[in-house]
Amino acid sequence: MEKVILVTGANSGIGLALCERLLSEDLGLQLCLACRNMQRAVAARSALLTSHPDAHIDLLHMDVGSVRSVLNAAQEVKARYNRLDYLYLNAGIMPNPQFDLRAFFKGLFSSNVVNMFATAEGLLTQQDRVNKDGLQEVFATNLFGHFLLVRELEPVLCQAGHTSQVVWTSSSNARRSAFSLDDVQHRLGTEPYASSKYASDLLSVALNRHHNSRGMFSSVICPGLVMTNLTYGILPSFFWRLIMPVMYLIRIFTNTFTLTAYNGAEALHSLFLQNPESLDPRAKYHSLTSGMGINYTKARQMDIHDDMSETLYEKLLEMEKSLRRKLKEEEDDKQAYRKYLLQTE
Ligand SMILES: NC(=O)C1=CN([C@@H]2O[C@H](COP(=O)(O)OP(=O)(O)OC[C@H]3O[C@@H](n4cnc5c(N)ncnc54)[C@H](OP(=O)(O)O)[C@@H]3O)[C@@H](O)[C@H]2O)C=CC1
Ligand SMILES: CC(C)CCC[C@@H](C)[C@H]1CC[C@H]2C3=C(CC[C@]12C)[C@@]1(C)CCC(=O)[C@@H](C)[C@@H]1CC3
Repeated sequence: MEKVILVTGANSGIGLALCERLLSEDLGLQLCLACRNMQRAVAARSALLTSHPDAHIDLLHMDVGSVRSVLNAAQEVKARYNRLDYLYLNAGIMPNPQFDLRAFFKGLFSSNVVNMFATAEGLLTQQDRVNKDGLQEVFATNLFGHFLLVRELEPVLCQAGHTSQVVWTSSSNARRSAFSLDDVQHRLGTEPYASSKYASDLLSVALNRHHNSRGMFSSVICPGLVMTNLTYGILPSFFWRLIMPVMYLIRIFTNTFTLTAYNGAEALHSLFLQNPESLDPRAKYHSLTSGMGINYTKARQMDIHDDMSETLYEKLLEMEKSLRRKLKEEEDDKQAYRKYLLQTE
Protein backbone atom coordinates (compact mmCIF):
# COMPACT_ATOMS: atom_id res chain seq x y z
CA MET A 1 0.00 0.00 0.00
CA GLU A 2 1.37 3.46 -0.86
CA LYS A 3 2.45 5.66 2.04
CA VAL A 4 0.46 8.84 2.53
CA ILE A 5 2.48 11.93 3.45
CA LEU A 6 1.18 15.41 4.20
CA VAL A 7 3.58 18.38 4.27
CA THR A 8 2.53 21.86 5.45
CA GLY A 9 4.32 24.83 3.88
CA ALA A 10 5.28 22.61 0.96
CA ASN A 11 5.25 25.27 -1.76
CA SER A 12 8.75 26.65 -1.11
CA GLY A 13 12.01 26.34 0.79
CA ILE A 14 12.63 23.37 3.05
CA GLY A 15 9.10 21.91 2.60
CA LEU A 16 9.44 21.79 -1.18
CA ALA A 17 12.98 20.37 -0.96
CA LEU A 18 11.68 17.65 1.36
CA CYS A 19 9.00 16.68 -1.21
CA GLU A 20 11.65 16.50 -3.92
CA ARG A 21 13.84 14.29 -1.73
CA LEU A 22 10.96 12.01 -0.73
CA LEU A 23 9.99 11.45 -4.35
CA SER A 24 13.60 10.64 -5.25
CA GLU A 25 13.48 8.04 -2.49
CA ASP A 26 10.19 6.40 -3.43
CA LEU A 27 7.91 7.17 -6.36
CA GLY A 28 5.09 5.12 -4.90
CA LEU A 29 4.23 7.74 -2.30
CA GLN A 30 1.00 9.69 -2.09
CA LEU A 31 2.16 13.24 -1.37
CA CYS A 32 -0.22 15.93 -0.23
CA LEU A 33 1.06 19.52 -0.34
CA ALA A 34 -0.90 21.56 2.20
CA CYS A 35 -0.46 25.22 1.30
CA ARG A 36 -1.92 28.66 1.96
CA ASN A 37 -0.96 30.13 -1.41
CA MET A 38 -2.47 27.88 -4.09
CA GLN A 39 -0.77 29.64 -6.99
CA ARG A 40 2.59 28.78 -5.50
CA ALA A 41 1.30 25.31 -4.66
CA VAL A 42 0.40 24.65 -8.31
CA ALA A 43 3.86 25.85 -9.37
CA ALA A 44 5.49 23.58 -6.76
CA ARG A 45 3.47 20.60 -7.96
CA SER A 46 4.49 21.28 -11.59
CA ALA A 47 8.14 21.53 -10.58
CA LEU A 48 7.94 18.21 -8.74
CA LEU A 49 6.16 16.57 -11.68
CA THR A 50 8.85 17.80 -14.06
CA SER A 51 11.48 15.81 -12.20
CA HIS A 52 9.10 12.94 -11.22
CA PRO A 53 6.40 12.68 -13.95
CA ASP A 54 4.77 9.58 -12.39
CA ALA A 55 4.50 10.97 -8.89
CA HIS A 56 1.17 11.08 -7.05
CA ILE A 57 0.83 14.64 -5.79
CA ASP A 58 -2.33 16.19 -4.36
CA LEU A 59 -2.85 19.80 -3.34
CA LEU A 60 -4.78 20.93 -0.30
CA HIS A 61 -5.67 24.46 0.66
CA MET A 62 -4.77 25.19 4.26
CA ASP A 63 -3.87 28.40 6.05
CA VAL A 64 -2.31 26.92 9.15
CA GLY A 65 -2.69 30.28 10.91
CA SER A 66 -6.49 30.17 10.66
CA VAL A 67 -8.55 27.89 12.90
CA ARG A 68 -11.41 27.60 10.40
CA SER A 69 -9.08 26.81 7.50
CA VAL A 70 -7.28 24.08 9.49
CA LEU A 71 -10.58 22.47 10.51
CA ASN A 72 -11.88 22.51 6.92
CA ALA A 73 -8.61 21.16 5.52
CA ALA A 74 -8.52 18.37 8.13
CA GLN A 75 -12.06 17.32 7.13
CA GLU A 76 -10.89 17.15 3.53
CA VAL A 77 -7.85 15.01 4.47
CA LYS A 78 -10.07 12.54 6.34
CA ALA A 79 -12.40 12.34 3.34
CA ARG A 80 -9.54 11.76 0.89
CA TYR A 81 -7.28 9.32 2.77
CA ASN A 82 -8.17 6.58 5.19
CA ARG A 83 -4.77 6.74 6.86
CA LEU A 84 -1.78 9.05 7.18
CA ASP A 85 1.77 7.72 7.55
CA TYR A 86 3.75 10.96 7.88
CA LEU A 87 2.66 14.43 8.86
CA TYR A 88 5.36 17.06 8.37
CA LEU A 89 4.50 20.22 10.30
CA ASN A 90 6.82 22.53 8.44
CA ALA A 91 4.99 25.81 7.66
CA GLY A 92 6.43 28.69 9.63
CA ILE A 93 6.87 32.44 9.75
CA MET A 94 9.23 35.00 11.24
CA PRO A 95 7.48 38.34 10.56
CA ASN A 96 9.20 41.73 10.72
CA PRO A 97 12.57 40.50 11.96
CA GLN A 98 14.93 43.06 13.49
CA PHE A 99 18.65 42.27 13.44
CA ASP A 100 20.77 43.59 16.33
CA LEU A 101 24.04 44.62 14.64
CA ARG A 102 25.70 45.67 17.92
CA ALA A 103 25.00 42.30 19.53
CA PHE A 104 26.34 40.62 16.38
CA PHE A 105 29.71 42.43 16.52
CA LYS A 106 29.95 41.90 20.27
CA GLY A 107 29.27 38.17 19.78
CA LEU A 108 31.74 37.96 16.90
CA PHE A 109 34.65 38.66 19.25
CA SER A 110 33.42 36.51 22.11
CA SER A 111 33.86 32.84 23.00
CA ASN A 112 30.14 32.41 22.18
CA VAL A 113 30.66 33.01 18.46
CA VAL A 114 29.93 29.47 17.21
CA ASN A 115 26.77 29.26 19.33
CA MET A 116 25.71 32.69 18.04
CA PHE A 117 25.96 31.53 14.42
CA ALA A 118 24.12 28.29 15.24
CA THR A 119 21.25 29.71 17.28
CA ALA A 120 21.18 33.48 16.56
CA GLU A 121 20.77 33.93 20.33
CA GLY A 122 20.49 37.62 21.18
CA LEU A 123 20.53 38.70 17.52
CA LEU A 124 16.90 38.68 16.44
CA THR A 125 13.60 40.10 17.61
CA GLN A 126 10.26 40.17 15.75
CA GLN A 127 7.14 42.27 15.73
CA ASP A 128 4.05 40.09 16.02
CA ARG A 129 0.35 40.92 15.59
CA VAL A 130 -3.06 39.55 16.47
CA ASN A 131 -4.83 37.49 13.77
CA LYS A 132 -8.55 37.11 12.94
CA ASP A 133 -8.98 34.38 15.57
CA GLY A 134 -7.61 36.73 18.22
CA LEU A 135 -4.35 34.78 18.48
CA GLN A 136 -0.78 36.00 18.12
CA GLU A 137 0.11 35.28 14.49
CA VAL A 138 3.47 33.57 15.08
CA PHE A 139 2.04 31.32 17.79
CA ALA A 140 -1.03 30.56 15.63
CA THR A 141 1.02 29.67 12.55
CA ASN A 142 4.09 27.97 13.97
CA LEU A 143 2.36 26.12 16.78
CA PHE A 144 -1.38 26.26 17.40
CA GLY A 145 -2.64 25.57 13.85
CA HIS A 146 -0.39 22.53 13.71
CA PHE A 147 -1.56 21.36 17.13
CA LEU A 148 -5.17 21.63 15.96
CA LEU A 149 -4.30 19.73 12.78
CA VAL A 150 -2.78 16.85 14.76
CA ARG A 151 -5.85 16.79 17.03
CA GLU A 152 -8.23 16.72 14.05
CA LEU A 153 -6.22 14.08 12.21
CA GLU A 154 -6.01 11.70 15.17
CA PRO A 155 -8.44 9.24 13.52
CA VAL A 156 -6.14 8.81 10.50
CA LEU A 157 -2.90 9.01 12.50
CA CYS A 158 -3.84 6.64 15.32
CA GLN A 159 -5.01 3.38 13.83
CA ALA A 160 -4.74 -0.11 15.23
CA GLY A 161 -1.73 -2.05 13.91
CA HIS A 162 -0.27 1.02 12.20
CA THR A 163 2.40 3.56 13.22
CA SER A 164 2.47 7.16 12.07
CA GLN A 165 5.05 9.88 12.42
CA VAL A 166 4.55 13.58 13.09
CA VAL A 167 7.61 15.73 12.42
CA TRP A 168 7.94 19.36 13.51
CA THR A 169 10.34 21.72 11.75
CA SER A 170 11.65 23.42 14.85
CA SER A 171 14.81 25.49 15.14
CA SER A 172 17.99 25.86 17.16
CA ASN A 173 16.65 29.37 17.80
CA ALA A 174 14.14 27.69 20.19
CA ARG A 175 15.05 28.77 23.74
CA ARG A 176 13.47 28.06 27.11
CA SER A 177 14.20 31.62 28.31
CA ALA A 178 12.11 33.00 25.40
CA PHE A 179 9.07 30.96 26.46
CA SER A 180 6.73 31.39 29.41
CA LEU A 181 3.82 29.22 30.51
CA ASP A 182 2.12 32.42 31.72
CA ASP A 183 2.33 33.85 28.20
CA VAL A 184 2.32 30.86 25.82
CA GLN A 185 1.39 33.09 22.86
CA HIS A 186 4.30 35.45 23.63
CA ARG A 187 2.05 38.52 23.68
CA LEU A 188 4.43 40.41 25.93
CA GLY A 189 7.87 39.61 24.54
CA THR A 190 9.89 40.39 21.42
CA GLU A 191 10.98 36.85 20.47
CA PRO A 192 7.75 35.15 19.33
CA TYR A 193 9.68 32.95 16.87
CA ALA A 194 12.05 31.48 19.50
CA SER A 195 9.09 31.07 21.85
CA SER A 196 6.91 29.27 19.28
CA LYS A 197 9.73 26.91 18.32
CA TYR A 198 10.47 26.07 21.96
CA ALA A 199 6.75 25.44 22.42
CA SER A 200 6.83 22.98 19.50
CA ASP A 201 9.69 21.10 21.22
CA LEU A 202 7.62 20.91 24.43
CA LEU A 203 4.51 19.86 22.56
CA SER A 204 6.28 17.10 20.66
CA VAL A 205 7.37 15.52 23.97
CA ALA A 206 3.80 15.76 25.30
CA LEU A 207 2.34 14.26 22.11
CA ASN A 208 4.63 11.25 22.53
CA ARG A 209 3.52 10.84 26.12
CA HIS A 210 -0.14 10.84 25.12
CA HIS A 211 -0.09 9.11 21.75
CA ASN A 212 2.75 6.58 21.53
CA SER A 213 0.50 3.87 22.93
CA ARG A 214 -1.86 4.52 20.01
CA GLY A 215 0.89 4.25 17.39
CA MET A 216 1.56 7.97 16.81
CA PHE A 217 5.14 9.24 17.27
CA SER A 218 6.36 12.83 17.21
CA SER A 219 9.85 14.24 16.53
CA VAL A 220 11.46 17.63 16.08
CA ILE A 221 14.18 18.67 13.71
CA CYS A 222 16.27 21.78 13.04
CA PRO A 223 17.24 22.36 9.40
CA GLY A 224 20.20 24.62 10.28
CA LEU A 225 20.60 28.03 8.65
CA VAL A 226 19.03 27.73 5.19
CA MET A 227 18.73 30.46 2.57
CA THR A 228 14.97 30.60 1.99
CA ASN A 229 12.26 33.29 1.81
CA LEU A 230 12.28 33.29 5.61
CA THR A 231 15.99 34.15 5.90
CA TYR A 232 15.87 36.57 2.94
CA GLY A 233 13.36 38.53 5.04
CA ILE A 234 15.96 39.17 7.76
CA LEU A 235 18.47 41.22 5.74
CA PRO A 236 18.23 42.81 2.27
CA SER A 237 18.78 40.26 -0.51
CA PHE A 238 21.71 42.20 -2.07
CA PHE A 239 23.49 41.86 1.29
CA TRP A 240 22.94 38.12 1.38
CA ARG A 241 24.28 37.78 -2.15
CA LEU A 242 27.33 39.83 -1.19
CA ILE A 243 28.17 37.75 1.86
CA MET A 244 27.39 34.33 0.35
CA PRO A 245 31.10 33.38 -0.05
CA VAL A 246 31.58 34.33 3.63
CA MET A 247 28.70 32.04 4.57
CA TYR A 248 30.40 29.11 2.85
CA LEU A 249 33.63 30.01 4.70
CA ILE A 250 31.80 30.07 8.05
CA ARG A 251 30.51 26.57 7.26
CA ILE A 252 34.08 25.30 7.73
CA PHE A 253 33.79 26.29 11.41
CA THR A 254 30.10 25.59 12.05
CA ASN A 255 28.28 22.65 10.47
CA THR A 256 24.91 24.35 11.14
CA PHE A 257 25.21 26.52 7.98
CA THR A 258 23.41 24.03 5.75
CA LEU A 259 22.54 26.91 3.40
CA THR A 260 20.58 25.07 0.69
CA ALA A 261 17.02 23.82 1.16
CA TYR A 262 18.16 20.37 0.01
CA ASN A 263 20.74 20.22 2.81
CA GLY A 264 18.26 21.70 5.30
CA ALA A 265 15.79 18.90 4.54
CA GLU A 266 18.41 16.28 5.51
CA ALA A 267 17.00 15.57 9.01
CA LEU A 268 13.41 15.49 7.71
CA HIS A 269 14.44 12.99 5.07
CA SER A 270 16.49 10.94 7.52
CA LEU A 271 13.50 10.59 9.88
CA PHE A 272 11.46 9.29 6.96
CA LEU A 273 13.95 6.44 6.60
CA GLN A 274 13.85 5.45 10.28
CA ASN A 275 11.42 3.41 12.29
CA PRO A 276 9.50 5.97 14.44
CA GLU A 277 9.63 3.66 17.46
CA SER A 278 13.44 3.76 17.41
CA LEU A 279 13.61 7.58 17.63
CA ASP A 280 14.44 9.45 20.83
CA PRO A 281 11.37 11.53 21.82
CA ARG A 282 13.54 13.99 23.78
CA ALA A 283 16.06 14.60 20.99
CA LYS A 284 16.12 17.27 18.33
CA TYR A 285 17.43 15.96 15.00
CA HIS A 286 19.75 18.52 13.37
CA SER A 287 20.53 18.76 9.67
CA LEU A 288 24.25 19.47 9.45
CA THR A 289 26.61 20.07 6.53
CA SER A 290 30.40 19.82 6.80
CA GLY A 291 32.83 22.31 5.25
CA MET A 292 33.25 19.77 2.42
CA GLY A 293 29.50 19.86 1.75
CA ILE A 294 28.68 16.47 3.28
CA ASN A 295 25.19 16.19 4.79
CA TYR A 296 24.37 14.29 7.92
CA THR A 297 21.88 14.24 10.80
CA LYS A 298 22.80 14.41 14.46
CA ALA A 299 20.51 14.00 17.46
CA ARG A 300 20.96 16.37 20.42
CA GLN A 301 19.07 16.24 23.70
CA MET A 302 16.52 19.03 24.18
CA ASP A 303 16.20 21.22 27.26
CA ILE A 304 12.70 20.00 28.22
CA HIS A 305 10.95 19.51 31.57
CA ASP A 306 8.09 17.00 31.55
CA ASP A 307 5.84 19.06 33.82
CA MET A 308 6.30 22.10 31.58
CA SER A 309 5.43 20.13 28.43
CA GLU A 310 2.36 18.67 30.15
CA THR A 311 1.14 22.09 31.32
CA LEU A 312 1.54 23.50 27.81
CA TYR A 313 -0.40 20.55 26.39
CA GLU A 314 -3.26 21.15 28.83
CA LYS A 315 -3.29 24.87 28.06
CA LEU A 316 -3.50 24.17 24.33
CA LEU A 317 -6.40 21.75 24.89
CA GLU A 318 -8.20 24.47 26.87
CA MET A 319 -7.54 27.03 24.15
CA GLU A 320 -8.82 24.59 21.52
CA LYS A 321 -12.02 24.04 23.50
CA SER A 322 -12.76 27.74 23.85
CA LEU A 323 -12.00 28.46 20.16
CA ARG A 324 -14.31 25.64 19.07
CA ARG A 325 -17.02 27.04 21.35
CA LYS A 326 -16.53 30.49 19.80
CA LEU A 327 -16.74 29.08 16.25
CA LYS A 328 -19.90 27.15 17.14
CA GLU A 329 -21.52 30.31 18.54
CA GLU A 330 -20.60 32.25 15.39
CA GLU A 331 -22.06 29.47 13.25
CA ASP A 332 -25.28 29.41 15.33
CA ASP A 333 -25.59 33.22 15.06
CA LYS A 334 -25.18 33.02 11.26
CA GLN A 335 -27.83 30.29 11.01
CA ALA A 336 -30.25 32.26 13.20
CA TYR A 337 -29.71 35.35 11.05
CA ARG A 338 -30.31 33.36 7.83
CA LYS A 339 -33.52 31.96 9.32
CA TYR A 340 -34.62 35.45 10.31
CA LEU A 341 -33.97 36.75 6.77
CA LEU A 342 -36.00 33.88 5.27
CA GLN A 343 -38.90 34.57 7.62
CA THR A 344 -38.98 38.31 6.88
CA GLU A 345 -38.91 37.80 3.08
N1 LIG B 1 15.40 28.93 6.81
C1 LIG B 1 15.98 28.63 7.96
O1 LIG B 1 17.16 28.94 8.19
C2 LIG B 1 15.23 27.91 9.00
C3 LIG B 1 13.89 27.60 8.88
N2 LIG B 1 13.25 26.92 9.87
C4 LIG B 1 11.85 26.56 9.74
O2 LIG B 1 11.65 25.87 8.53
C5 LIG B 1 10.28 25.95 8.15
C6 LIG B 1 10.21 26.23 6.66
O3 LIG B 1 10.71 27.53 6.43
P1 LIG B 1 11.62 27.91 5.19
O4 LIG B 1 11.56 26.86 4.17
O5 LIG B 1 12.92 28.32 5.72
O6 LIG B 1 10.93 29.24 4.72
P2 LIG B 1 9.92 29.55 3.51
O7 LIG B 1 9.44 30.92 3.81
O8 LIG B 1 10.54 29.25 2.22
O9 LIG B 1 8.77 28.50 3.74
C7 LIG B 1 7.76 28.67 4.66
C8 LIG B 1 6.56 27.90 4.17
O10 LIG B 1 5.52 28.02 5.14
C9 LIG B 1 4.36 28.45 4.47
N3 LIG B 1 3.48 29.19 5.34
C10 LIG B 1 3.74 30.31 6.05
N4 LIG B 1 2.62 30.70 6.71
C11 LIG B 1 1.66 29.81 6.39
C12 LIG B 1 0.30 29.66 6.74
N5 LIG B 1 -0.31 30.53 7.54
N6 LIG B 1 -0.39 28.62 6.24
C13 LIG B 1 0.20 27.72 5.43
N7 LIG B 1 1.47 27.81 5.04
C14 LIG B 1 2.20 28.84 5.53
C15 LIG B 1 4.85 29.30 3.32
O11 LIG B 1 3.82 29.40 2.35
P3 LIG B 1 3.34 30.78 1.64
O12 LIG B 1 3.79 30.64 0.23
O13 LIG B 1 1.85 30.78 1.78
O14 LIG B 1 3.99 31.91 2.38
C16 LIG B 1 6.03 28.47 2.87
O15 LIG B 1 5.60 27.41 2.06
C17 LIG B 1 9.67 27.03 9.04
O16 LIG B 1 8.93 26.41 10.05
C18 LIG B 1 10.88 27.72 9.64
O17 LIG B 1 10.60 28.28 10.89
C19 LIG B 1 13.89 26.53 11.00
C20 LIG B 1 15.20 26.81 11.18
C21 LIG B 1 15.97 27.51 10.20
C1 LIG C 1 27.36 35.51 8.27
C2 LIG C 1 27.21 36.93 8.01
C3 LIG C 1 28.51 37.67 7.89
C4 LIG C 1 26.23 37.68 8.85
C5 LIG C 1 24.91 37.00 9.04
C6 LIG C 1 24.43 37.26 10.42
C7 LIG C 1 22.99 36.84 10.72
C8 LIG C 1 22.02 37.51 9.79
C9 LIG C 1 22.83 35.32 10.78
C10 LIG C 1 23.80 34.69 11.80
C11 LIG C 1 23.11 33.50 12.40
C12 LIG C 1 21.86 33.34 11.55
C13 LIG C 1 20.75 32.45 11.96
C14 LIG C 1 19.45 32.70 11.54
C15 LIG C 1 19.14 33.92 10.75
C16 LIG C 1 20.36 34.67 10.20
C17 LIG C 1 21.45 34.78 11.24
C18 LIG C 1 20.92 35.56 12.42
C19 LIG C 1 18.27 31.85 12.00
C20 LIG C 1 17.65 32.58 13.16
C21 LIG C 1 17.22 31.69 10.90
C22 LIG C 1 16.03 30.91 11.37
C23 LIG C 1 16.30 29.84 12.36
O1 LIG C 1 15.34 29.15 12.71
C24 LIG C 1 17.62 29.63 12.99
C25 LIG C 1 18.00 28.18 13.12
C26 LIG C 1 18.73 30.44 12.36
C27 LIG C 1 19.95 30.49 13.30
C28 LIG C 1 21.11 31.22 12.70
